[in-house]
Amino acid sequence: MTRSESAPSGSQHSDDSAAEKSSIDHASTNCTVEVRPSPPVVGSIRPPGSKSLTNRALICAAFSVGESPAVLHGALRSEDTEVMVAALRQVGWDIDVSGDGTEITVGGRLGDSNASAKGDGPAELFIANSGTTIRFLTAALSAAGGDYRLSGVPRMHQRPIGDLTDAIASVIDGRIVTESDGGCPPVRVEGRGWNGHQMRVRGNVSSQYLSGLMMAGPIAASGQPTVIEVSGELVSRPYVDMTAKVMADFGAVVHLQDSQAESGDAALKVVIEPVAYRPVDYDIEPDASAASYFWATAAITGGKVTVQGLSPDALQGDVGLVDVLAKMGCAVEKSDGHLTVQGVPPGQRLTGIDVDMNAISDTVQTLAVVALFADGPTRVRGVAHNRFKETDRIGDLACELRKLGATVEEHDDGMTIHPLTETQVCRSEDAPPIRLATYHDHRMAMSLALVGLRIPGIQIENPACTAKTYPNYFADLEGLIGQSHLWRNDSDD
Ligand SMILES: O=C(O)C1=C[C@@H](OP(=O)(O)O)[C@@H](O)[C@H](O)C1
Ligand SMILES: C=C(OP(=O)(O)O)C(=O)O
Repeated sequence: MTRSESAPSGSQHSDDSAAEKSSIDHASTNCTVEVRPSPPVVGSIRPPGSKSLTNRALICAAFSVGESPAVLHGALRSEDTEVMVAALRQVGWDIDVSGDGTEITVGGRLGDSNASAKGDGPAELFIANSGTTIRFLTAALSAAGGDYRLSGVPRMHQRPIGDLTDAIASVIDGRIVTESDGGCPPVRVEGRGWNGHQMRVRGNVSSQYLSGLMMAGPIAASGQPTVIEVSGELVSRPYVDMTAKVMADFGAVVHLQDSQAESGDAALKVVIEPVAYRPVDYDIEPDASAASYFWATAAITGGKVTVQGLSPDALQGDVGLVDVLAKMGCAVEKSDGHLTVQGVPPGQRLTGIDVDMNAISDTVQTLAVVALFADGPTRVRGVAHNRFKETDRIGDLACELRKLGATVEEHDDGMTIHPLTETQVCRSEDAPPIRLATYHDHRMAMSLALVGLRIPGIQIENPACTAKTYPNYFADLEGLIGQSHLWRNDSDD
């Protein structure tokens, strides 16, 4: 076992390209990382830019109309944003990623460089496992017109997109089909843009379908407002508000009309005026889902951690995790540009809670790890859609938590996590290690690693999978918790 050699905390990336570190091919690796028990963690960190904001801004920037290029500042450079940039370049955009990768200049579309424009069959776009990229690009390219095929890693071909392609099929002047069972990618889009401007979309599996359609509205150029109605439940609502805000920042005119459906359910209608995006200079917030792991280090160890660059009114709903941690007994300080979480004093325990996390589902794995150290069970509700993400984030999460000895009940819409006993937490340092699998899911790796802050011998498999949204995660975590608390084993069998 060797201690990892890594960059200091808060550095966004080393000079190596994120692509080199990327787990895009999703090859499994025998490397493991071990986080070791730590005294209360005290510190401050600024996570890299938001994935969700970067990929929205890339779409709006690419389809903006104006003389000057759009420039994104503080962007995320990771697998999920690299596949977006690569796909846009492949179909003709001039995109420059400079410096440490956080400044992205999006120039105009150069025209003929893509296969679809030349009539040579579809442009083949590889999207790895980025849900935002495939959903946003499918919608945008269908509205722009052309011939494209979007595919990804095997898990991507199990992640539903049929609700989105059904909605597009109702307006496209051409055809759109999915190639895997259950309405899953690859997706073939072939057409001349949209010739309809009213559609309905389901929102109970993912909000990304609605976000994609919304961002495609100003691209469709029908000369009429685009009207999108959501059928039934809509999950992950804060991301839809984020979409509307980013679109507006790029000059689009969007109206979100909430109402009460006859069924009594909330219903949402979105109207997008036929106004083009403008190229702008755009600042991107640090990633709030990434911040969740650092707040959790404070909650788990009884420390105090400040995340810089995020405010209570951030565009990302996931900042709401601090309020959930407050319900568990943490002290939270909110100010403009900082959010700080402080765990409970020594001798006290966090409180188990009953919480609906529909709006902040990417932080469920983080909360589940914190819940292991509470005084009673934590019931997480409202996240049935977590089964359709990078992995089944209910079943597979429960499986890994049980390897620690925890009792975990799975429910259709979430889970109940019973805390670990003192004996389970204070296991001998000489006991055989417990290896936790990560299922090519960045959030599985980033959250489960934190268990090691309290329990000796926790090894995290394939830590490189954090490259999906946070290639430098373990280096940044090490900077926060100290070098002696993070070990990397590169030659494990
Ligand atoms: O629109 C977005 O940027 C996202 C929406 C959420 O997905 P769902 O709407 O599928 O829950 C979230 O899990 C994902 O990481 C990012
Ligand atoms: C669900 C996630 O990503 P996506 O759906 O964009 O692949 C995530 O980042 O947790």
